[in-house]
Amino acid sequence: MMLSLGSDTTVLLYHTKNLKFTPKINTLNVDSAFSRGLSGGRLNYGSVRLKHKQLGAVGKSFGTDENEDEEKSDDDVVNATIEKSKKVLALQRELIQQIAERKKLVSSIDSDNVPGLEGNGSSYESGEESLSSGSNTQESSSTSASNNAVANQNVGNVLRNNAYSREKETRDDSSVGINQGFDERKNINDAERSSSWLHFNEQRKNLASSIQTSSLKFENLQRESKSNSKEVSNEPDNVESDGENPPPLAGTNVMNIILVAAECAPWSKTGGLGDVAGALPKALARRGHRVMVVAPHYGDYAETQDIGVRKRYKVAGQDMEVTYFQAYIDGVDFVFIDSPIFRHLESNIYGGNRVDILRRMALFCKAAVEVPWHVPCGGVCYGDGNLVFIANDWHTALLPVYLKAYYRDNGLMNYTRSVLVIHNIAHQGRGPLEDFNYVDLPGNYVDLFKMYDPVGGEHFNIFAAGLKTADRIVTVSHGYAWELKTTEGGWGLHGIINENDWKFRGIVNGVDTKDWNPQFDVHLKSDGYTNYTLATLQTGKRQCKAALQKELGLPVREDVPIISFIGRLDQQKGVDLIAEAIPWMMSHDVQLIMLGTGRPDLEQMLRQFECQHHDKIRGWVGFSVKMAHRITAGADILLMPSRFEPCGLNQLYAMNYGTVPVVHAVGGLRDTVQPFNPFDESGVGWTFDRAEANKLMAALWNCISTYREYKKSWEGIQQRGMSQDLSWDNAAQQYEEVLVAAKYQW
Ligand SMILES: Nc1ncnc2c1ncn2[C@@H]1O[C@H](COP(=O)(O)OP(=O)(O)O[C@H]2O[C@H](CO)[C@@H](O)[C@H](O)[C@H]2O)[C@@H](O)[C@H]1O
Repeated sequence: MMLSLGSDTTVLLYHTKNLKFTPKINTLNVDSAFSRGLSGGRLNYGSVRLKHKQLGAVGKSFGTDENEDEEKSDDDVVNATIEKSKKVLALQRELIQQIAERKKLVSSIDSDNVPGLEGNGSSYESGEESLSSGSNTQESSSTSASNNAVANQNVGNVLRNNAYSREKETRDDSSVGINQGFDERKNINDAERSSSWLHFNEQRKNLASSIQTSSLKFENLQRESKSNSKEVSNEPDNVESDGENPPPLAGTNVMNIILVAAECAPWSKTGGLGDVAGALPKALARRGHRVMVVAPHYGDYAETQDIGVRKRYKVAGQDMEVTYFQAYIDGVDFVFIDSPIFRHLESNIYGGNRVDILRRMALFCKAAVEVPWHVPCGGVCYGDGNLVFIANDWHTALLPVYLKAYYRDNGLMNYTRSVLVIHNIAHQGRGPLEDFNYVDLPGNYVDLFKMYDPVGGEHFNIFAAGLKTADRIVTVSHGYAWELKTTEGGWGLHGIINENDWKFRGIVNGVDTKDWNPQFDVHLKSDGYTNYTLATLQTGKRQCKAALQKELGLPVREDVPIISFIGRLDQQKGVDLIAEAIPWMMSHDVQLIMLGTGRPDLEQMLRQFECQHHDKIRGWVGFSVKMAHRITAGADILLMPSRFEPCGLNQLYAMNYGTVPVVHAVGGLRDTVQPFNPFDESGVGWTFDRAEANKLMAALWNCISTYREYKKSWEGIQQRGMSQDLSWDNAAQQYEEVLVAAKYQW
């Protein structure tokens, strides 16, 4: 629908009905649109940005003759919008001043009593520089009114949800305190809610005393929260708190975000998904969003506490109880869903047969959707207003489907959106059509899951249903976004991805610069390893290299290049190409260290190579985070001959540690490794254009020659790699754009 917002602004909204993208162009009265909770009656900065994007998207998909007039008027609209944007930017500045004044008022409340509040100040960075100066009091107060409306809507939703939950079942002791807190919160003066960010802090402050008296559990949570915020303040890139919280970088886009994933580092990790689930939420929280991660509770995690809430869900006719464990770390609420079917799977989280996994994921998604209703974090449930779920890969692709089928189709969670992230399309949750019986959905939903391909015939496909139902789709690099639309790269889902191109976008992953940082890496503090920085790169890396050689029993030699590989041993990662190249490698003076688990035949191959070339090769079969860090620090070169690679994190980690990547130019590897150019001394590594052993050898040969003969060039490559900003902050900003787009999508 096209909404006409006053005289000079327009917003396009996508109308998704019956799961099909059917853009309709209508004009609507702004008040009626906003009364449905879009933005509280006033166009804000986020809406303006949304409009540009959506105009672009529609222009691309529907740019036929009949749209010519519309294009012309689009120009007008764009110009008008630019003018409007300038005004809005000026208004933002005014708003920030108002927020600062209100913060003074808020800070008069003792923040020591507020679980989780202490970390906020040190986590936020100032966004003021990006705002242009100027003011317009009248409009500014309107913008503020808009934010108040959003905040009010949130309060309403939280209260409504809480009431809903109370109706559904009796809460434990801690819930009683929380309900009291809600009553207190009703008394918050509307005038004090100048943004949802401020409102969120207020919620926590106003509830603090009731939480403390009602539950010892929350006292523990608070202590943990305090110690974690101390930890956070040790981070080098943290902004010092001056006693006042700076405004959130996200500005008025601040949202409630719940990332849902089958694994989350450091508690559970089999690969890159775990890293992303552990790191992206922290970067989103640094921008000022209220962020939660929901993952299964596979083992006993020292940091988490049982919050005493119990719920029951039916999966394939079987009644299952779940409980919730919680921790607040680095500004993020981590919630783990506990059930007997998740327990003791920490080293085999995708173990069991197809139906076992399906039942686990169905239960996980059903429980995860309701976490914002049932799990009080810092004493306050997130509620379902201004909320976006970020689901990841097929394991949680049922979440967008449940959100629609159980809730939105029934008038619930109307302001909740879902984004589905594709980390790896090769795993889709496929099975026979009868698997539909395990997901407990109305019969008319079966078509969403039905897929046909020449190999498997007609089958059930969970990823397909999630992609169709999610409000937005993201994948983890631009290169992979392109590949997913091709027959070769889409693995049968390219048709669905192409049909949904309008809601699809690539965002390159980042690096957790606290975890993967040679300056602070905890795994480099013993056994002869050392921390190092760009300034101490050469000496630090030399020491780590010697420590690595010593630890693995290889000859300790500074002049021999160490080539490394870390990753799953499977077809995707191209381990067989390395195997093909090993005789050639062994004819040169190199050392090769490989760390991985996966296919038994490839594991056996690693062991065999180590036996055959004991003075040159180490093949470590196993999953060792410590060794992954130490190899990344001590090696000179990282090989990634992946056949496909949605993003790839190891090459990013390598570059952060001054280790030079040699990669197959595919997916995210092509996006992130700019090839070395000796003529202008640019680039950060080597790439080869086909997943073939001879291509790999050619690139590796150039790399090794540079290492041996052009030391200055080599050091330049290392330094450029290390100097890049590979942090999650950039990606988090782009995710925010997607989340805002989803929020305003109707
Ligand atoms: N044996 C071992 N011991 C210790 N650590 C090990 C290990 N094997 C792998 N790891 C670690 O697991 C992670 C692997 O991440 P990747 O991004 O390279 O691959 P993965 O294919 O799992 O992820 C998918 O999702 C991510 C995240 O989006 C995408 O980057 C990627 O392209 C996509 O295939 C790294 O942190 C690595 O160090």
